[in-house]
Amino acid sequence: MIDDRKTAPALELDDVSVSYGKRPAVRHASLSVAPGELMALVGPSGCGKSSLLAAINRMTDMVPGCRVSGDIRIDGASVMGQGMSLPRLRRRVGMVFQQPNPFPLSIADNLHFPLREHGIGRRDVRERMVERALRDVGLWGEVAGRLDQSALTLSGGQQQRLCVARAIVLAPEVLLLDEPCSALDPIATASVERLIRDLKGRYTMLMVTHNLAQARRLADAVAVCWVENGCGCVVESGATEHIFMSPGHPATQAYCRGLAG
Ligand SMILES: Nc1ncnc2c1ncn2[C@@H]1O[C@H](COP(=O)(O)OP(=O)(O)OP(=O)(O)O)[C@@H](O)[C@H]1O
Repeated sequence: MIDDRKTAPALELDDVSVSYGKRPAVRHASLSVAPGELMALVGPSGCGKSSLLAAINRMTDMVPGCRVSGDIRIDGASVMGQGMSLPRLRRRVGMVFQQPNPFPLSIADNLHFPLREHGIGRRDVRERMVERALRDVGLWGEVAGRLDQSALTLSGGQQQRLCVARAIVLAPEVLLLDEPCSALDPIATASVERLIRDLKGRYTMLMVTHNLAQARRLADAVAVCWVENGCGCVVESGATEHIFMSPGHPATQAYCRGLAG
């Protein structure tokens, strides 16, 4: 594996394996993301990209028979460690999914809800945090006059930006993005890509994408997953231009040139 970046990582996967029952899905995956960096996780369908994301915020705990081994660290702290309760982990790691999934609540309550869940009781404090998150995703100007309306009245792109606002309202360190644009039309995709670019430097991000052009446009670094012997693995990771211009692994060469995968 090639990894030529030098900064101490904010997110590290160290020899991570994921299995469902007796079936291994990912074996011995390692990667590291520097603080404020966006890493794209690319590779063909079924190579374990979503399983790796789910292991980072321990959504895998909720899948019967799913086992995760190895270590995953955020700022040096193991997500599997004693000191990392699930609420603490959820506060440190935000997640955005492929399909915009706002709660069937008002626009404002989509953000008040996680804040209340994490014990922020004072309404005036919450309102300031809600406004800041909506400004951060560029939605404030579009929704300030209708915060009480249902989030489901927003367009697809607006819903996805609201979901990003919900993911960052608690100021997490890490943001996981699972194909955040793949259910959006080109205009909404452009607005979400602009937003992701704006968030770079402020959040450490790991984004699954099937869109190699998007990975090249947005990501500082790329990790390539592949299926070997029926099981997913990370074959190579490094700076984006290095991966696209001088890939070291034959699978990366074939995938990035559109010859396989
Ligand atoms: N809940 C589950 N139960 C059993 N097997 C699962 C489960 N989730 C994923 N798998 C299996 O784990 C392997 C990796 O799946 P995963 O969804 O992580 O890959 P992926 O690279 O994200 O795929 P895609 O790009 O199609 O979303 C696949 O063989 C899949 O069938």
